[in-house]
Amino acid sequence: MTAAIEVSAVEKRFGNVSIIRDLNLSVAQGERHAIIGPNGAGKSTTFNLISGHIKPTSGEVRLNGDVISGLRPFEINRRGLSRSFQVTNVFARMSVWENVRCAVLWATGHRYAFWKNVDSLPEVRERTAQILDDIHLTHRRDVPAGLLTYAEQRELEIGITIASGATVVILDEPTAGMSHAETERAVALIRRLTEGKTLVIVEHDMSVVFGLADRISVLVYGHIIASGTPEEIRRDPKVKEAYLGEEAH
Ligand SMILES: Nc1ncnc2c1ncn2[C@@H]1O[C@H](COP(=O)(O)OP(=O)(O)OP(=O)(O)O)[C@@H](O)[C@H]1O
Repeated sequence: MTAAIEVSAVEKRFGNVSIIRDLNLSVAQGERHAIIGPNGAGKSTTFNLISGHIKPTSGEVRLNGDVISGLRPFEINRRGLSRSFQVTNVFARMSVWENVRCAVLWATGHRYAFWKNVDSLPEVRERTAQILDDIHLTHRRDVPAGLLTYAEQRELEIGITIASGATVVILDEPTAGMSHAETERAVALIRRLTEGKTLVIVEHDMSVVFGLADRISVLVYGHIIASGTPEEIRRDPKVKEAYLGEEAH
């Protein structure tokens, strides 16, 4: 079966500095894939290369078999890839309802319908209500997103990213800054909302990574040194040496 994401021999230089070197990554359809690696290894840069926020210096990225490197982020989004950012990225002054509705309008092709009364579109209203229910924020629907707790804002963003109809979802450190209990709730949410979709996640919390991922890739100095199941990664001596250290024993 064609891979959901295929990164082939990608290199990214900023000036003379090579940040990503001969990057090869294959994510199967329906797989939950985690990318781990030390600070500054190039994980966010890898996501930016996949989502079109930066272009590779050389090499190629494919989404469901089609070359997407060179396309702009919204074009890649239209082809079914949605991403969240490391920093929370919701519209602070808009209500929770409006934030979700915005993603739904985009996904349902009403993207420039600002002259219409969008709440009168039944499919938009129903889908928005469904997503709010999925992310357990119905009781907060009229609150400006900026007034939600930090964890709620991150959940809203996860909901918007996943629920916008994309089949391939990439999440950059979705549980960063959350307490243990909030992390557990967010992981359950991610697991539920990505059922049947392809997920690529960058995450520092190893309990999240090893609990959620079907496969893991380890990025060190802009190069993937190992890809495999959690068990293979746990046992891999290169990974132990380069990244996991004592945690892996
Ligand atoms: N636009 C840019 N111009 C120059 N250097 C950059 C640029 N973006 C990233 N870098 C550098 O690329 C390297 C990788 O950064 P990146 O943010 O991808 O790492 P990361 O693995 O996501 O780190 P962290 O775990 O700390 O979030 C860093 O050394 C960073 O300074």
